[in-house]
Amino acid sequence: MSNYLFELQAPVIKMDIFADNQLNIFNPARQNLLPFDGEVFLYPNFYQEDGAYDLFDSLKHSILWKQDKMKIYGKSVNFPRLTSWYAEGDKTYTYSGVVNTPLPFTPLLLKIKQAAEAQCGKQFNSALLNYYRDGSDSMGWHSDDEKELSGNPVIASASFGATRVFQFKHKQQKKAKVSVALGNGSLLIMQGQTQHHWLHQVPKTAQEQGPRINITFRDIKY
Ligand SMILES: O=C(O)CCC(=O)C(=O)O
Ligand SMILES: [Fe+2]
Repeated sequence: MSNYLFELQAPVIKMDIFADNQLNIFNPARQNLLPFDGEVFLYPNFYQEDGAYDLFDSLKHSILWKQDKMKIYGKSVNFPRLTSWYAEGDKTYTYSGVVNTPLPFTPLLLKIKQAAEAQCGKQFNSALLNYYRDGSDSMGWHSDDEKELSGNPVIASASFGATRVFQFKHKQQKKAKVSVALGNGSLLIMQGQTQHHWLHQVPKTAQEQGPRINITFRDIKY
């Protein structure tokens, strides 16, 4: 069962607050990564490394990945990643202009969901999965502020496989930026006012980059 052991230890996180002022901060797990207007917590070793790579493989093969398309200036363009949507019940959820009909949770997703719930002290009823095949796959600036989410949603984000950079920028205070590496087996929790005041993204990278799977657990209002 080593796949499902949590490892809560003090991690080292490189954090850039404000464009021209680089800070390296030694960050215990329960330190807020945002300087104001929201709360973000990172558990870099939520899953042990070997177990997390096993989970990457299992998810890669068991999830029904699909290639969504978006309309840009009337043209149909592939999303720069594969996605999948799982939830309790059959309610649809609109994300990036795509109406998603959920699949029922698999036993594996339920296990990961329960682990995230235990960490957050919060129940989730849905999960959006993203598969970044290489460094040219990405997710642009957005907030998870869809109408189906509550005013101050708690969102738990589990990452498996290659490490990717995850960036925040404040909506009003343009210099306020935070950058964090989301490694294999990490759990990031966004809560409080985060989605109101901050955008986040997973930028493309020109560096050689292995595949990565991310799951964001959410609580959708029906
Ligand atoms: O891949 C990630 O770490 C981010 C995913 C994300 O922001 C989302 O699914 O809304
Ligand atoms: Fe997001």
